[in-house]
Amino acid sequence: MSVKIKPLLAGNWKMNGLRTSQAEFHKMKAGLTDTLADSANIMICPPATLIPALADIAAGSAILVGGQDCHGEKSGAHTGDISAEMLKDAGATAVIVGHSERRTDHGEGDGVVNAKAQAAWRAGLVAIVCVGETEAERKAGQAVSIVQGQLNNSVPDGATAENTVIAYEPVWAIGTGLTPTAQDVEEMHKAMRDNLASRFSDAGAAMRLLYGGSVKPANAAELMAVSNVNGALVGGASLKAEDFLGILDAYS
Ligand SMILES: O=C(CO)COP(=O)(O)O
Repeated sequence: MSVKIKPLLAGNWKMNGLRTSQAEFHKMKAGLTDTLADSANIMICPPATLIPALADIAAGSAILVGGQDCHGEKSGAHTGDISAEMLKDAGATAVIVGHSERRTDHGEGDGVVNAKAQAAWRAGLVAIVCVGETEAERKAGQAVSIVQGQLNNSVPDGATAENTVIAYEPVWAIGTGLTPTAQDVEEMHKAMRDNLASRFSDAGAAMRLLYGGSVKPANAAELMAVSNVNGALVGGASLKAEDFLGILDAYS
């Protein structure tokens, strides 16, 4: 079954951005024409410190604001952590969970990611669940099976097209300027679609599958045209309004 899916273009600012970065966000908002806003949903996931300010600026516009990570619990003795409820309270509508930088830097496995996705739903946030293979896994011919395992274990039962977005981010393509071929992306996204459709039926067929990893204005049109690619999760190129809006042009 093929379903018409409105793409999501999400920017992940990672650990970048001070209060002065609000100026760049103002530029994004100003550059967002109605045509662009009609063609895709647009989101920026800034560091948590900037969520309230960016949510205030975004109010009344088509831009959504998301978090980059959350704890599985609602509240409690977890120094330095932020709950999904806190993100929601700060103005977020979604949260990224299981980004490879969290999996690597903080040792988060699929079980933790699964709990975080459920925490996102509990707070009324969309969970953007990240999956992706390392370079060694791809070279060993295991890319598809690794990603299938991550999907099976990181995406909780109860996922719907409304509460969950999947982001395929090959670890070796993040921040490197390298991207898989369109054919490799197509193969992976087809495998993910089949997996999700078989587990969640119509919901799996309609769930947004983003590609992430060195998406730039120059390669966005080619990557976004691949079948079963329903948007992008963009790191470096989401920090500048000109680049981010340039990627959006791929949809207009
Ligand atoms: O990790 C990413 C987004 O979450 C991708 O980062 P880059 O676009 O900088 O490669």
